[in-house]
Amino acid sequence: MQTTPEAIRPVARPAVRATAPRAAQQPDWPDRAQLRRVTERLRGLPGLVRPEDTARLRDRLAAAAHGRALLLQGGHCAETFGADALGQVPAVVATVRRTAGIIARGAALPVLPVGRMAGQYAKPRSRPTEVRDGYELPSYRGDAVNGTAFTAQDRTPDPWRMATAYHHSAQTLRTIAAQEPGQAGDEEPFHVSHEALLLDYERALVRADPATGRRYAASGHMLWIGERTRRPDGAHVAFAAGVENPVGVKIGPDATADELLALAGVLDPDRRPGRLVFITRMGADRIRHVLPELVSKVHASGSPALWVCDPMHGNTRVTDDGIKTRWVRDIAAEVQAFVEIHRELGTHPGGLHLELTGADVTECVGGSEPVRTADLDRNYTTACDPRLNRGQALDLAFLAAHLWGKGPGPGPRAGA
Ligand SMILES: O=C[C@H](O)[C@H](O)COP(=O)(O)O
Ligand SMILES: C=C(OP(=O)(O)O)C(=O)O
Ligand SMILES: [Mn+2]
Repeated sequence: MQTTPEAIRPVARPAVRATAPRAAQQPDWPDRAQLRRVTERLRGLPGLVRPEDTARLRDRLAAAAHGRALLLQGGHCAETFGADALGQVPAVVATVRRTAGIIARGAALPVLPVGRMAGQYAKPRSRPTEVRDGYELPSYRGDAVNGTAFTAQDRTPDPWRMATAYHHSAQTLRTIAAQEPGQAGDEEPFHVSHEALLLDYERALVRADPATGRRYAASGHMLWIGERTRRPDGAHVAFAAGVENPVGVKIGPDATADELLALAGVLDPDRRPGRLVFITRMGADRIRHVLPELVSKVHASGSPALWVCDPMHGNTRVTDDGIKTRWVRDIAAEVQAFVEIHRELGTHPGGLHLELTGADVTECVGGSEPVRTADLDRNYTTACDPRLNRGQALDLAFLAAHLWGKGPGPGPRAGA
């Protein structure tokens, strides 16, 4: 069901706690003086994205919230500062654009291409430390924090990496801009997004729009809050509540409808379509049990949140050899269930959030040119989670085109 403007009513802002809980998943910066110097430096740098571009994405997402477009977010799990990182940018953009184009044709709707790019340098982790051969070191938390090598030097958080992340983001944005066609006619512009995890970085990059005085996160067009940091009374949600950007929230299978209602109350109190995106990542085995109640309760509350499916993060498994992988079969099953659930409820299945690359990596199992478990170590290069390779991403695009192309089902408000 598409949310009509008439259905959008303001709600009372929830009371803000006097003392917010400590921010989850922050690095243990060893040198606070250096941290202060870096954040001071970041505060003096220009914003990475322009508020008018962020506002434009928000308008396009409002169309999606009304059922007139879809969102496609895609890119690496973790961008890196590696020597070949910038060289990979055009292929990732091309894969996201091609995937969007295939889905758009099947769904007969515009698909907004948004990269997990130009800022995706910080990772939440399941465990604070990693043990190898009896040695324990801090976990890798993204190139904006520490390095992947299993050495004390690399794994010690270094706040100056946040400045490097800023400059890599700027170069990535320049690379994307150089590749973009002229934006005439209906060519959807390419926007960028990342997880707003590192609050020292994000707070230092908030800028007021000189035209309107409104505060924007200038680190990217769209930000999202991860499954591990989405407490409605937590510091990440409080940060996102204070900026105008479109904001996503990852929603795992243990989330409750009350949590989602609380998140909608804090992040989108004025119920403005295009502001809030719930990115559900349930796992193929749990989505049918969990998602319908969440969607119906949130929708019944009058929230115009856009619903997007991340079929990656609920479907991670580890092989007998200890390799983190995902099966294309599970990913496809979660996408199919997502679309079917929304069709049954008469709500709008608003798009996809994928971890993918433009290269021929062997990180996920399956696909029409199948990667087998035995192939995984042939070209397994991710710094964190397993990504779809280009062919697997296109396989999924054709499946999505088919699923979305079936049109609204016989839900209670189909055709509304
Ligand atoms: O990308 C998402 C998370 O950072 C990632 O899935 C965490 O992985 P871990 O469970 O290996 O820490
Ligand atoms: C950390 C991520 O996901 P989630 O918060 O859903 O686990 C991610 O998108 O890389
Ligand atoms: Mn990931």
